[in-house]
Amino acid sequence: MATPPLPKVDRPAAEAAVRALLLSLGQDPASPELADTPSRVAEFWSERLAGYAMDPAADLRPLPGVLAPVPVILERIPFVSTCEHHLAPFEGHATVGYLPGEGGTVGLSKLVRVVQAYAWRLQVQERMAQQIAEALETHLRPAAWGVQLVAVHTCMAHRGVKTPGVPVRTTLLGGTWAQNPPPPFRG
Ligand SMILES: Nc1nc2c(ncn2[C@@H]2O[C@H](COP(=O)(O)OP(=O)(O)OP(=O)(O)O)[C@@H](O)[C@H]2O)c(=O)[nH]1
Ligand SMILES: [Zn+2]
Repeated sequence: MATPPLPKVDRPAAEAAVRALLLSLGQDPASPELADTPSRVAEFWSERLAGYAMDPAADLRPLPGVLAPVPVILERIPFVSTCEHHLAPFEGHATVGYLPGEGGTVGLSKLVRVVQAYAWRLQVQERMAQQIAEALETHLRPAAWGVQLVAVHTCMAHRGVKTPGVPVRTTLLGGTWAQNPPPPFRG
């Protein structure tokens, strides 16, 4: 089956939509204060959705040579993402690790890129964790892996229940770590 095309931000259309939004909110998008706002907001969304153009498969290629299969765990990688329900930010940190298997060991920075590739999309936290886990499983074929996201959702803080500062924790574990996870995934 053909892969669906990745979403792209149409900058002029996004700017026009922001102008229309400002008008609908009773604001004057032509005023000096707001004149540059549509282009700034379009730029903001280009950055926030840049993950659709990132390919985790390209990042998760093994380093050359044979490295000992020791656990690799990156703790508390900061990320920012966007809740798909309200287009509101959620932000926190990701702990990502694996025990190398058939796919070998990858460069440390590549795990950060995988987190970014899925964070810079419209998301819910559980799907983001699942996508990171699937990327590790598919491309590294590790003996064990773990993904833990801890994030605060502004859609809970700034609207609706208006309850700020609640950390939401999502933990997914596989392979031998499913039964016996190392310390960063136990907390
Ligand atoms: N499970 C999960 N829920 C999320 C996430 N981000 C936002 N939500 C929740 O998604 C729900 C959307 O609920 P709806 O009832 O459709 O929307 P709503 O009326 O705006 O809900 P309230 O936020 O309760 O006002 C809310 O309870 C949000 O807190 C996420 O990453 N994971
Ligand atoms: Zn939300």
